[in-house]
Amino acid sequence: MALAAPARRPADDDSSTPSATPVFAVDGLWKVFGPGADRVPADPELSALSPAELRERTGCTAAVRDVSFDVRKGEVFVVMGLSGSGKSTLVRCLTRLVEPTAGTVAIDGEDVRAMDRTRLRELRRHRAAMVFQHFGLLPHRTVLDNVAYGLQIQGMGRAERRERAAEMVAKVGLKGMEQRRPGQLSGGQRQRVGLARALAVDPEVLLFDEPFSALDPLIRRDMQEEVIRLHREEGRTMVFITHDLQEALRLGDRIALMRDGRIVQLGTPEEIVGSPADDYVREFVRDVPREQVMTVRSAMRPASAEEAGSGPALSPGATVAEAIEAVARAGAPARVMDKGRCMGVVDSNALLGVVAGVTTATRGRGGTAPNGPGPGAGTV
Ligand SMILES: Nc1ncnc2c1ncn2[C@@H]1O[C@H](COP(=O)(O)OP(=O)(O)OP(=O)(O)O)[C@@H](O)[C@H]1O
Repeated sequence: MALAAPARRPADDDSSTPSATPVFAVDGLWKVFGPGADRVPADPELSALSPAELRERTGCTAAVRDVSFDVRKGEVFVVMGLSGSGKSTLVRCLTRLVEPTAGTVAIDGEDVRAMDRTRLRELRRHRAAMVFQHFGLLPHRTVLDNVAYGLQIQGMGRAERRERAAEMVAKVGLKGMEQRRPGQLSGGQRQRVGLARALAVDPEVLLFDEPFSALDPLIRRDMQEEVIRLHREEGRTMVFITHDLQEALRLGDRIALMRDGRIVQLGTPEEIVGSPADDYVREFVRDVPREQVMTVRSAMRPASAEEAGSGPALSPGATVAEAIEAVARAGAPARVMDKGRCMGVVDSNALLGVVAGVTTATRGRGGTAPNGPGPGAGTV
């Protein structure tokens, strides 16, 4: 798998710092489709059945099974999993586009399941806007009018909404195309219109449902860059569904990996690749070029006094690939520097160990175990 060096955002280095109030807080969430769905989460025997057994016994499909997680303010939270693992159902439960069967969902501490219709409409229009795979553009309206549409629904005056829409069209790189109709745009451009329309309402959180899966790989890459750029500029909270591991690793501050309706691991890309929670996750990430995801933190050992004073300097967020280049050029270990302080060093042996997926317990000179997360870190 070719995983181009991700254009990581500055916020990444802080991604392990929990934010005080999560944007979304999800606890014990279930969505069961089928007859008598309500009894499944409450029944220990039924809720313990495998998906196939449950279907056979009850005719029900448990699309989301006892899922709990927080989406932190300002992060890109990726929900990843194979087709049918429950990603879309889970994200639709956040705004009750799909009605949860059991559990709680809160946005900024407010109980989503207790919202009445007016409050829900407000939630979907103002607070959590969705960007869909199939754009949902109005074919007879211009780009500008499509982007302004959400604002029109909100009751904003014509002049003001056209001004705001023009601003968003420019923001997503479509300046000059305001008067075109969707049919006169490429797939990637249409997706940009969808993005601009969601951004125009200035939602607290953007929800993306596999928005780029219909795009060809180069345009898809472009759109990923666009999302990274927008996130870097605005720090907006994003929840992003994908079945594509490469996309998840490029975009996600944290990734929830789903299987059969459950989250099998939740963690940073580095945690998921470096410490897979089980064999399923290990198999999933097997072909990932580890050096492009793992950071020098996972290869670092304490520095001797001599090492602390010389050698190339790297930031703690530098990838192992970057460190390999620095060490190869210098012919000496590289220092990991944070705010002028030497946190430790990485040498060629440790870097090779990361690439090979070999966890070295203790490395020479009184070194300690690598600072990577322990087995199962970030699991839920
Ligand atoms: N309305 C429904 N009625 C019955 N079963 C459903 C319904 N919607 C989804 N399911 C089932 O729930 C499970 C999870 O579906 P979901 O669409 O959430 O998965 P997904 O991971 O988003 O898949 P994909 O990547 O293919 O979109 C699947 O087994 C699906 O068949």
